[in-house]
Amino acid sequence: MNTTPTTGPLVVAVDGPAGSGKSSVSKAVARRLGFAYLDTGAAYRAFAWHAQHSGVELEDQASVVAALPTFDLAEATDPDHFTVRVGEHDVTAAIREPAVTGVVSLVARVPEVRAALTGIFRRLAAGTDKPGIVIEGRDITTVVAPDAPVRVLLTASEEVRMGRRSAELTGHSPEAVGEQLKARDRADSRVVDFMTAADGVTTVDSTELDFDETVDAVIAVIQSRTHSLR
Ligand SMILES: Nc1ncnc2c1ncn2[C@@H]1O[C@H](COP(=O)(O)OP(=O)(O)O)[C@@H](O)[C@H]1O
Ligand SMILES: Nc1ccn([C@@H]2O[C@H](COP(=O)(O)OP(=O)(O)O)[C@@H](O)[C@H]2O)c(=O)n1
Repeated sequence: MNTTPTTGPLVVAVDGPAGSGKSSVSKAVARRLGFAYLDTGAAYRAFAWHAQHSGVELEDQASVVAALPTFDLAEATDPDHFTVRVGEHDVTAAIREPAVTGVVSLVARVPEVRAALTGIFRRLAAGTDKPGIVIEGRDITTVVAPDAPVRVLLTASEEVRMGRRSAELTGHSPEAVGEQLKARDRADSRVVDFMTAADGVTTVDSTELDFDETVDAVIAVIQSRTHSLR
């Protein structure tokens, strides 16, 4: 009989509002540590894309739920080669379009959608062959991986977050980008609380930090948490 305990990958859970740096910082942290990286927002965006292309009435929760059985998601967990596919479609770029960003909160509020995607995230995390995985989103520290040894809430002031996002989206006015971001955060925070750190979650506020300093700060949290586990 094999009595060797099976230990899964070290899970680093990262939550935070839009534009706080979750995706870019988590990806860089995963790269530095040789970990896998899971962008859960990309999966919600991919499901919103799928629902839109399935003729779903997005305001109608039952109609949204009916699109779940045909949602065939393939999301890479390699921080250097990030791709998202739905069936035979590569949606890596399409899911960042305003058409998807504008409706993703409507599908993300549906409990059956959240339960189905949470199951997918846990399977993807358990399936990695890397020593760890950085999972980022809105409810990772509280719902998807509440027992993760490292849990971080990444924040930044609203002004800074809006500035970072509008710098990325050239061709869109900073005011419009800011309004959309605020409206999405408002809608999302009715479903999960990602503005305050749950018990045991370490806050990293990047308002005054540049990108590399933020990556260093998250790695410092991982180091201190994993040392205290030894
Ligand atoms: N500490 C930081 N300082 C400056 N820019 C940052 C910092 N963290 C992230 N960024 C930039 O802000 C933008 C938004 O970050 P992103 O990772 O997409 O946020 P989120 O995934 O939380 O929405 C990106 O262009 C990213 O490179
Ligand atoms: N764990 C998660 C991750 C994302 N989401 C939803 O997915 C959307 C897109 O997430 P994202 O992380 O790509 O958003 P950004 O913060 O990167 O703009 C959010 O606005 C939420 O509606 C969620 O509900 N739960």
